Amino acid sequence: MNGLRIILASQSPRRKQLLEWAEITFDIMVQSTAETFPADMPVPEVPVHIAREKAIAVRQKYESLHDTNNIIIAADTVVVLGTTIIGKPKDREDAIEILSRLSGNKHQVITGVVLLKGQQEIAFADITDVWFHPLTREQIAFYVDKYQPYDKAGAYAIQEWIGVVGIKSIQGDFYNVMGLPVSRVVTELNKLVTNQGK
Ligand SMILES: Cc1cn([C@H]2C[C@H](O)[C@@H](COP(=O)(O)OP(=O)(O)OP(=O)(O)O)O2)c(=O)[nH]c1=O
Repeated sequence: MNGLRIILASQSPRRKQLLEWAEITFDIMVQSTAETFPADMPVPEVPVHIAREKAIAVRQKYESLHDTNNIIIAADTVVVLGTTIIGKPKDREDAIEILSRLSGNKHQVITGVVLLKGQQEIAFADITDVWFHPLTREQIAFYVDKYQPYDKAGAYAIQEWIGVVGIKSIQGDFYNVMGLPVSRVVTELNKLVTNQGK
């Protein structure tokens, strides 16, 4: 992109695949973070806060990323049921319990995205509403045992069997649920490229 180097600050294979599908050329650089947030932080701000931590951690780790020829992209996806943030399941029992709560209900998937270029920052959150069909205990146990969704926020992946048979409808960006609202990311990247040098 016009001599700019794009860095994806994520170890998520889904985010890598989504940026590849968008025909973006990029490198991956990662630094783990605590992924913590203040207890009183409003829920929609949480994934942006965590994404910012991921982006800054990578920028701090690699000195060369401070200059304005680099754009760092980081993201964080959370599932929100009512006012409760549901992260990744701790174990099998937790995954089954989470999916039992999502079954037959609507929840939100919020992905926070932060792009850093020198001192410039673009940060936003994208929200997708997801409605699950009622799921049987057998369906939930089958999914958890076969697909092991322990690295997925909300204990499921929309791009897997449970999304194919268990999701009634969504409102918003499908790819946002997978972990990155790619079309918005491309729009924001283009803005940073247009502002090059600033
Ligand atoms: C809800 C949902 C989540 N997910 C994934 C997207 C994210 O990878 C993951 C949420 O965890 P995140 O903490 O957002 O990301 P990550 O730990 O996988 O990667 P990194 O922090 O290095 O960027 O859940 C799906 O793949 N499909 C889905 O339907």
